[in-house]
Amino acid sequence: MTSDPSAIPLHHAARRGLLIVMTGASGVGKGTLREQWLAGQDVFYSTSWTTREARPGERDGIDYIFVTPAAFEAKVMADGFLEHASFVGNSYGTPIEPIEAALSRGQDVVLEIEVEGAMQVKARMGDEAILVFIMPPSLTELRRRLEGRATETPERIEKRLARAREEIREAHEFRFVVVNDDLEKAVEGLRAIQTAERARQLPENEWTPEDRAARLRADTLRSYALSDADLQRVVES
Ligand SMILES: Nc1ncnc2c1ncn2[C@@H]1O[C@H](COP(=O)(O)OP(=O)(O)OP(=O)(O)O)[C@@H](O)[C@H]1O
Ligand SMILES: Nc1nc2c(ncn2[C@@H]2O[C@H](COP(=O)(O)O)[C@@H](O)[C@H]2O)c(=O)[nH]1
Repeated sequence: MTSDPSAIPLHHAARRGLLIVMTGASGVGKGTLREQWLAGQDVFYSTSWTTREARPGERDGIDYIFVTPAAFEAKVMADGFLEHASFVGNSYGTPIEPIEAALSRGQDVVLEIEVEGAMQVKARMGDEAILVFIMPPSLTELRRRLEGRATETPERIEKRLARAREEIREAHEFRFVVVNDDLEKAVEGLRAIQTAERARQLPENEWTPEDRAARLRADTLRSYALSDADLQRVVES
């Protein structure tokens, strides 16, 4: 991954980059999927601002830009975020400037954010935002992942799970839903979505056989197939 425009192949220069927004409950595996999916790709991954404390091993400027509540608020007042939200006691936001610059130079952009922020991107960017909801196989498995990651206190895990129940009920608001059960299969789904959405920028007679296969695969991941009852089953399982 790089934000160096000189590294962009020439054939990308004419098109606008894709804006792909990964959202879903905390602990569902967004970061894990993103690392595998984007490895070796020339994609701009947006580093968020947050007011939360850095976890051991997290690097300022790489994992997050860690700021004080006052600095965060000043950025909000200056209209410096594409979206921002409060999540279980802390603020998180996507700085707008680097996103617009990357899209304009034809580089795909990936955001990894919680659901309220993703809804703001949907409202602000309309169809340009390709929204992908990452779904856990069950709430029990989500709890297991949060506990296994061991980054939160038991109390914070409960708060994140409570928020997850609400977030999962909103999954049909997003264009695609990828279930993160088998990691490889979920990564393959994300690759298909990216290829299919790139193909959408071209006339159909220019699609390659890979583009056509990706379009068919991506169609199987559209969220409209999900009913409220399907979502309720995940929340209750
Ligand atoms: N498909 C999977 N099967 C089993 N475990 C997984 C899978 N995907 C991710 N995990 C594990 O789940 C835990 C949470 O993953 P990760 O940190 O990527 O979630 P996240 O959605 O990015 O969380 P947050 O939103 O809080 O940053 C990690 O320990 C990770 O190794
Ligand atoms: N709305 C936004 N949500 C964000 C952003 N950056 C990260 N996040 C999400 O917050 C929760 C909690 O993150 P954690 O690192 O404390 O576990 C998680 O769902 C992230 O995806 C952002 O810029 N905006």
